[in-house]
Amino acid sequence: MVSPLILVNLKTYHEGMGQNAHRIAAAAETVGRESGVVIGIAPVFTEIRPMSQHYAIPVYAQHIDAITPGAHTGHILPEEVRAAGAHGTLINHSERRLTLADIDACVQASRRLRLESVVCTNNDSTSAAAAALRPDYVAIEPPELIGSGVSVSKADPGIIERSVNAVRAVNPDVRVLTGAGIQSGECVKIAVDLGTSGVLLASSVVKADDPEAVLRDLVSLI
Ligand SMILES: O=C[C@H](O)COP(=O)(O)O
Repeated sequence: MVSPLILVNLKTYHEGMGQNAHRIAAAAETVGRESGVVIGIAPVFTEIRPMSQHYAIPVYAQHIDAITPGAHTGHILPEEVRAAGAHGTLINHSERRLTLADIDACVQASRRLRLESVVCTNNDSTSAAAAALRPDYVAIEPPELIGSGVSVSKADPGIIERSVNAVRAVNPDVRVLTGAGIQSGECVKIAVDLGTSGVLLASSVVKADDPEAVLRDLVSLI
């Protein structure tokens, strides 16, 4: 069986971030190696290269733009993200929404560049729509629970179940992640038992005094 994925989005939490980001990456490497669970990190863009060079963990971009090489300014070129060593990318995160056409172009660019694509969605209908674009993962996150400290696994397991069913009905090859408020091994176990292939999370690890202890708890029941 393929290991579940625990994907930690570092967002742009800044306080002490330079040091903290590397502390989290080192903890992800240690806990991942010991548990056999794949723990990935999505740092800010400038940390993709150092992280992919220094840690044996999959590194993800937080976003790519639907552009091809040429005259664009202030954009994130998928080719550069790949060249920096990224293993994959988030697309359409709740804090970085895209148009449907741009999501499609980003998924296609990811496929062409062999970047793993994780398309974020907000409900079961958008999960089904995203699955039709054939990304590697759809990540269902109810926006109202993001950063709330209230876990989607406990507060709204129905949205996970409906999204898993909706995605399977469209394309059973697309794996499902869930996120928002995920903070413990119990949250991860509920999500996996409902048919997901793992979780997408941020604050419980990024804001923790001891990120390694939180990561150990997250992988403890799977
Ligand atoms: O990308 C991560 C999600 O937005 C979840 O964030 P959170 O774990 O802080 O709720």
